Amino acid sequence: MTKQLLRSIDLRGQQLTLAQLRRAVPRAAADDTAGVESRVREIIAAVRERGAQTLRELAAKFDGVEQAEVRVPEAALEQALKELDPAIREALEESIKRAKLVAERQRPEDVAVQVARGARVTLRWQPVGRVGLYVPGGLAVYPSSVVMNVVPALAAGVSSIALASPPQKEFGGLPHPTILAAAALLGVTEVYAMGGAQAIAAFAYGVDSIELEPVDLITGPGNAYVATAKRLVKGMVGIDSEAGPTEIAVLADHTASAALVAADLISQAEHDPAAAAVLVTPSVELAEAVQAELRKQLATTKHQERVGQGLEGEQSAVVLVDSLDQGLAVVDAYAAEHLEVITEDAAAIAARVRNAGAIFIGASSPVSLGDYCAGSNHVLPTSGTAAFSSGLGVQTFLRGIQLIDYDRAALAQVAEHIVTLARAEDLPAHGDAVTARFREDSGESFGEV
Ligand SMILES: NC(=O)c1ccc[n+]([C@@H]2O[C@H](COP(=O)([O-])OP(=O)(O)OC[C@H]3O[C@@H](n4cnc5c(N)ncnc54)[C@H](O)[C@@H]3O)[C@@H](O)[C@H]2O)c1
Ligand SMILES: N[C@H](CO)Cc1c[nH]c[nH+]1
Ligand SMILES: [Zn+2]
Repeated sequence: MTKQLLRSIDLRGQQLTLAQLRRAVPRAAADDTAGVESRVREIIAAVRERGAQTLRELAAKFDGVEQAEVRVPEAALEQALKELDPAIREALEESIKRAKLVAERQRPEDVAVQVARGARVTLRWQPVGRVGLYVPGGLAVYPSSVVMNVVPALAAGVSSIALASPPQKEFGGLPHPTILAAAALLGVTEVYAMGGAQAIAAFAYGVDSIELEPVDLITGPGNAYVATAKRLVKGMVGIDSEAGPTEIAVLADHTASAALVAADLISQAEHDPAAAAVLVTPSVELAEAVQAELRKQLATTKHQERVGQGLEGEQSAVVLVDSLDQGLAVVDAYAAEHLEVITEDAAAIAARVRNAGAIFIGASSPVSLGDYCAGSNHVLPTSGTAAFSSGLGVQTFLRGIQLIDYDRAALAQVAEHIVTLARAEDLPAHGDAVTARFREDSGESFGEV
């Protein structure tokens, strides 16, 4: 019998609760994360204690780089942009143009609500002051992630942007020149050659000796070390979603092309041996044809080794279901980073999906389109966190500040209610603070009510 790359999970004929579905869908074992977590805690503590010295030691250990400078000189950014291949520049410019169009239109408007006469509550969207953007650079080079991080930050009006990407041995300990060129193209000048959990810790706590000031918010994708570090510093700084190793789920029926489904699964397994590729289908014929296509396409794909590891890992599978209705329950329980819907009337099926980082509708909207040039953002929640968090966007870099503006008459209208509720909570001083405003000796001149 031919060996299948994706293991098979057969849910046909089973009525499963949400908890059972969550256990049934493929995901890497949780204890793997625990191993990463203890190493990441040590790295964060070392960066806090010894700053740039730790950054240099870890650059030597994980990136094979003897680092002279952690901060990338501005001349290197300019040089990289000057030497950028014109075709890559053109592609980056198209990607930036589309991402900008979407991010600028998605910026929420301030909302002022007249609650009563003389009583107004406004929600004012205020950009975060300083952000640290992470751009991965271990197994692949990600200038597209420079675009996805920087464009919404600029659209939100963030005034201080720092960017980090791992140092590369073949480029003298600087990040890959395409990363530097993309940063320069977008006008980012504060760039650091640092990667992994140590970069996240440096952003969160700052590093005095290299004049790296702490940031308020850290965004960007990365491997399990980066994603875990973001989770651990959360609370002290803000983070976007947990954007760890890539996941693709495809919900497909008999109308889908097995060759295209296999190509899409391979495209995302290409990121990382820990990447997940999941096909959910009621069609046994499609499942078998996709397995055959995967074997065929794996033989010629460039990053065969890590693609094979990703497909054969416990995090990947083909899930057989009775119907698209059951398939929808499975993809909702899985809450994929990327979900492709390739079925008859794909838009109607996609409209019923509740949990996914991004949904790609129909055969002409593959994940690769969203990775580079759709105008949508490719920094998306992984590990099931799409059930409660969103992908990166202009809103990630904004906070809503409430403005409360009542005149005296408007305050008088609710004064009694405030006093009553304050007493009910045994917090009478709250009520006193209101009644004091209506005493003649309050010292405040309110004019006529
Ligand atoms: N979810 C998303 O939005 C999204 C988007 C793009 C990429 N990604 C994911 O980003 C990841 C990129 O990963 P990558 O590895 O290529 O680059 P990366 O920059 O995320 O990680 C490289 C760094 O990991 C650290 N590291 C490596 N081995 C380590 C070890 N044993 N212990 C501690 N630290 C170690 C090193 O510091 C190294 O610089 C992939 O998993 C990809 O799927 C996710
Ligand atoms: N698919 C990745 C998001 O998980 C993003 C990416 C960047 N470059 C290629 N792909
Ligand atoms: Zn990708």
